[in-house]
Amino acid sequence: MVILVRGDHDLMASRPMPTMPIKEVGAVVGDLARYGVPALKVFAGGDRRDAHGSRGATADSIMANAIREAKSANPAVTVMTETCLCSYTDSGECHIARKDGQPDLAATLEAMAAQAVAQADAGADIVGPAAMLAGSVRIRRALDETGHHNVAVMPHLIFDSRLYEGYRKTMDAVPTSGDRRPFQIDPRSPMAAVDSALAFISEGARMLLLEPALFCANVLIMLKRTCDVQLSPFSVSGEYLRLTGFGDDLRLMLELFTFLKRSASGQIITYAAADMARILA
Ligand SMILES: NCc1[nH]cc(CCC(=O)O)c1CC(=O)O
Ligand SMILES: [Zn+2]
Repeated sequence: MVILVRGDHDLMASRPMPTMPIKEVGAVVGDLARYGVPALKVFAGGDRRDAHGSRGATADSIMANAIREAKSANPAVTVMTETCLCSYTDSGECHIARKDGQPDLAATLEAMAAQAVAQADAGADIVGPAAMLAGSVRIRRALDETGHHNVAVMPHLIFDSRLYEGYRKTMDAVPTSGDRRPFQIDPRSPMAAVDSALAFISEGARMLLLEPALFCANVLIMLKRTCDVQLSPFSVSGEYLRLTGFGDDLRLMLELFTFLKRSASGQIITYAAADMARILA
C-alpha cells in the first residue's frame, strides 16, 4: 500500500492524488492488517524547503512522524520509505545543485544517507533511495554505522515517464528544470534499465523497486533469469489515476497486476492495495 502524507495546512488545496494527515496513518495500517497487506510505502511532503533539502533528515519531519504513527499502530507492518530530496529542495529536484547549477552528486548521496538514517531511527524497515544515483547503496554504510543493520536498502529503478505528473503535482515536487531525464532511464534504450539494475546489484542491492509498473515487465523477466533479487514493481500515480474506473472498479488494475505476476514480479507496490484487498477478500 502506498500513502502520500502531508502536513495539515497542505491538505486543503485540491490535488490529483489522495493525501492524508499523519493522524490518519494509524487507521490505514489497521485496515492493512485486517486485509493481510504486509507493507506500507510512505511518501511525505516537506513542510520546509531549502537548497539542501535538510528537512528530510530531521527527527520531526512529516516522514519521521508518519513512520512512527504506522509502527505504533502495528509494529509488524513493514514500512518502506521514499528516500529522496524532491519533497525537501526548494527546486523540487531530486538533487542538490552546486553553485554553477550542476547537480552535486556527492552532496546528494550524503543527504540521502542522512535521510535514510533519520527514517531508520523513526522505525523504517526498508529505505528507498530514489535519486537514481550510482553509489546509492552506500547508504548501507550510514545505516550500519548507526546500528541499523536490519534496515534494508531498496534502490529505485525509474524510467522517465509521463505517469508521475499526478504525484509531482500532489506533493509539490515538480522539478524546476521541467523533467528528471538526465537521471532517469530512457525508455528508448533497450538495455539501459537492465544495466542500471545490474549496477545497483553489484553495489550490493538485494531488492529493487521498478517504476512505472506498467512498463517494467521486460526488465523483470530479464533480471529474473540471472539475478536472485527481490523485484517489486511500483504502480505509480498515473496508473492509479488512469486505470481505476468509475466508482471503485479495479478490474483493469487487477489485469495489470495479473500481467506483472505472470512476468516474474515479486510484491507489487500500489496506491490501490487496501481497496484491492477489500474486493478480493
Ligand atoms: N523521487 C522520484 C519519484 N518519487 C516518486 C515518484 C513518482 C511516484 C508516483 O507517480 O506515484 C518519482 C518519480 C518522479 O517524480 O520523477
Ligand atoms: Zn526525488
